[in-house]
Amino acid sequence: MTATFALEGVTRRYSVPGDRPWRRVTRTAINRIDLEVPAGRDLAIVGASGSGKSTLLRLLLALEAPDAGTVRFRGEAVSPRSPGALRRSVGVVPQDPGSSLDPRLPVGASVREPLECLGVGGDHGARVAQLLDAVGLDPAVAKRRPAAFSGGERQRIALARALAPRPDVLIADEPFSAVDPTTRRRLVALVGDLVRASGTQLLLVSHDLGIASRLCADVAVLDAGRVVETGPIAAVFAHPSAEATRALLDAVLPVEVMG
Ligand SMILES: Nc1ncnc2c1ncn2[C@@H]1O[C@H](COP(=O)(O)OP(=O)(O)OP(=O)(O)O)[C@@H](O)[C@H]1O
Repeated sequence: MTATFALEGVTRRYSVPGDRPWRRVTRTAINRIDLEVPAGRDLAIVGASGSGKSTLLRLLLALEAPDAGTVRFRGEAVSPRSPGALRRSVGVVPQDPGSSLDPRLPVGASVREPLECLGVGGDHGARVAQLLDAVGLDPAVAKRRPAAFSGGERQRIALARALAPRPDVLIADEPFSAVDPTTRRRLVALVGDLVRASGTQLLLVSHDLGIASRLCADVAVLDAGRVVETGPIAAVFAHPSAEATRALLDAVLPVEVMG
């Protein structure tokens, strides 16, 4: 079966300000990555801050082109100019999804927008109502603007928007970071239920290894722009082979009770 995504020798560099105002230096954000994401396997991408997770997602989404190597979606090379079937097949939940909603638009219109942009047929109003219901909101709230909702509710709306065109793949970049732990727990369960019910493949970037292991079967660990470890998440976390994986696991704080 063709892999959902395949990266072959992918490198992405940025030119950033150097130690003098007139100097620029090259930073390699993604360094010759080879990675296959098999169809139907939910993948967590984890790594320390600055390891290249968000850059990797932008390359997978063909929002940026690699400086070297090839990104394939279902076997077809993709780039910002020719994303192929990618835009139609992949939904995105951005970082801090709640604040990604257009503040001027009623939330129902935000959920409906991708249906219109992608020319999806059917009764859009009914689909919006169904989605709001699926994320635990009363469809009657569709007329309200984002400011009328809590952070957790806005994240639910962003999730409904990403799932509206029934994408085969959902890519989410730290989607749970901007909410309190109780809301986060509920949202994690909701995402798990929704992707399972719809058969959507999830690619998740998360700092939270607990969330990653709850939602994903596989993990890819990034360190300084390289994939240093991949495999089934339970096996990798139980027996990490890379120093970067051990460091991430060691950094998880257990609850300590004073007294
Ligand atoms: N547009 C850009 N211009 C310049 N440098 C960039 C750009 N995007 C990323 N970088 C650099 O590339 C490296 C990887 O960044 P990236 O945001 O992909 O890491 P990350 O793992 O997602 O980090 P975080 O967990 O903090 O979001 C960093 O050194 C970052 O400063």
